[in-house]
Amino acid sequence: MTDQLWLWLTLGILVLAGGGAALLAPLRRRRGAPPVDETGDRSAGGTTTDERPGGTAVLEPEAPSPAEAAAPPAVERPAPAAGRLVRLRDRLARSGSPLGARLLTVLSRDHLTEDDWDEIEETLLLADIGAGPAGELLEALRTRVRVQGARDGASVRALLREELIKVVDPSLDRSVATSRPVSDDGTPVPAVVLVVGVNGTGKTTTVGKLARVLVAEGRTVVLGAADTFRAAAADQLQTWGSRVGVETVRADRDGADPASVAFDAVRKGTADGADVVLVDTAGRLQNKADLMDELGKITRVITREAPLSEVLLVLDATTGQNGLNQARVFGEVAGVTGIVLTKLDGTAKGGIVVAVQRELGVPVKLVGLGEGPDDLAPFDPEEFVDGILG
Ligand SMILES: Nc1nc2c(ncn2[C@@H]2O[C@H](COP(=O)(O)OP(=O)(O)OP(=O)(O)O)[C@@H](O)[C@H]2O)c(=O)[nH]1
Repeated sequence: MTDQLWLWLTLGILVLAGGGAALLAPLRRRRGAPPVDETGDRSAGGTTTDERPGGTAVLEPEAPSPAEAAAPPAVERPAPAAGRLVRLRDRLARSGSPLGARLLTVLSRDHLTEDDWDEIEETLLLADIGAGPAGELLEALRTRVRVQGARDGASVRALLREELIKVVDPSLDRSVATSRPVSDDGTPVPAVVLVVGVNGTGKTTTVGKLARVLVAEGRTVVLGAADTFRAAAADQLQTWGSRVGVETVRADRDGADPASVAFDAVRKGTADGADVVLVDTAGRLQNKADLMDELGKITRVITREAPLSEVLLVLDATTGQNGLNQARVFGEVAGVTGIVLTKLDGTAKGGIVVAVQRELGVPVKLVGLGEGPDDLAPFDPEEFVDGILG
């Protein structure tokens, strides 16, 4: 064989081998292998390929390095809470015809008859606003409509907006007290916020969401899992806390004394120089005397270490009048200073805001607008009324 023939044969083999590799490459990728880069390395895909005899490719997850395995989960940076109430409009639009829209429909009629005014009153009562505030609002609207005469859509909306804001009461202080107070002996202590309410209203979720709001404001927080009754509550709270780098003080066994957990949480908050300690409690029915006594004990024990800055009563907005009965009893036992109205996204009855404030003489300070981690909004009467007017 001549040299030239050998050269041609060698070249042919090389071309065939290269072409085969080129043909195999997409096939390998289809089996899941990350593409090979120009340097010959696998791109970071978290998997390695084990090419078995017989052509099967088995994908195995790359074992994490010891450093990766030990790394704590990334701490989230929650969004600031200001302006969140604007979401109410969207949420209400999904939950049926909101109170404001129904009122606007009737008020926009040309000549309002007694039947129309009855319909307005009925709408207000059905929205759980309460008889007293409904009567006041009706009177104010009748007077203004009479004085104003002809009304176009925009002016009807404007007058309803003004009167609704008045009845929600913009003069109330709705800030949550979270500035560090000073104890009797002059040492600064954390602001302690106790969260109470009946079962399933959203206490633990609210504590978790509130911790996020405070972290977003740059405050340091300790959580106290004094719901020792529901086994999963402490885990639930700890998960909320760990997502934003906040520690949770919890009992080492189910059914432990909740007052002692609350006390330990406040102690830890003081020792750590934390700004705020948020204490979650077990749900209890307002007519269960022993559980209500237990709540009294929790408040007494906490105040041995630091004054209570806030006692927030969590009410489910969808429970209507029943929520008012709860509010009354909790107000007497635990000295409620603010209301958190949860699940406002799930009801067209926004009137409960007005009723509960009147009943208790305590402002709604926060509202729950959904199950998402940042679905807790500071309550603002104007934004609220804009939300229900749609
Ligand atoms: N749609 C909606 N769901 C909410 C809201 N707040 C809480 N929830 C849901 O309500 C349910 C009960 O919430 P939890 O926080 O466990 O209630 P809890 O009061 O701590 O319950 P107990 O410890 O049993 O008394 C959960 O499914 C929450 O996701 C809200 O604002 N909107």
